[in-house]
Amino acid sequence: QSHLKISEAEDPGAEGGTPGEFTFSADPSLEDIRRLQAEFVAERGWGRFHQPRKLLLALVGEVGEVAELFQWRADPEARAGLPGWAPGERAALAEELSDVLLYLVSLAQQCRVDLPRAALRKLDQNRARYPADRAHGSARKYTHYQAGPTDAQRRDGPTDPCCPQD
Ligand SMILES: Nc1ccn([C@H]2C[C@H](O)[C@@H](COP(=O)(O)OP(=O)(O)OP(=O)(O)O)O2)c(=O)n1
Repeated sequence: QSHLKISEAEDPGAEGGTPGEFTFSADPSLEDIRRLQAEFVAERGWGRFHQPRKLLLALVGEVGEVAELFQWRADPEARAGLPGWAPGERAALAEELSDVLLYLVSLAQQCRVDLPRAALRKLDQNRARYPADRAHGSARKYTHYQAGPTDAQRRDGPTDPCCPQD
């Protein structure tokens, strides 16, 4: 089982399996990737090209390249594990997703966003916004799960006349 996970992580062409079975490798960390990418950029004197807005454009361009791999396929609703994808297609996807990650990490660095911590904080926020017991099996927006009006609000009506409660 663990051998399967390692070979999947190392070989972008390997079968993906079901989501529950798949894990990333424990390393490198996001900080390792940030540092290696920063070294790659510095060694080439490319820092002058990596202003936040240019990195954002590069990131969006690479997201477009990921989309290209999915568009017009006969199986547009590709299932987890991407059954039916050839090894070369899987390898291309791994490359494009990596481009997205590298530009995202560069952008976060240039914007001084500590991305791993920010992502954990965002997960906390998501948990609070989407209580598992209420959001289970539902795709509705978090505003749907927010607490309803208090008794006082129900009695007195909305405090801001411009924004009636629904
Ligand atoms: N100024 C640059 C140029 C490239 N890269 C790095 C980040 C990406 O991982 C990759 C992007 O390289 P390309 O622009 O050559 O794009 P692709 O790798 O997607 O090649 P192609 O457009 O042929 O698919 O190289 C970078 O950090 N900064």
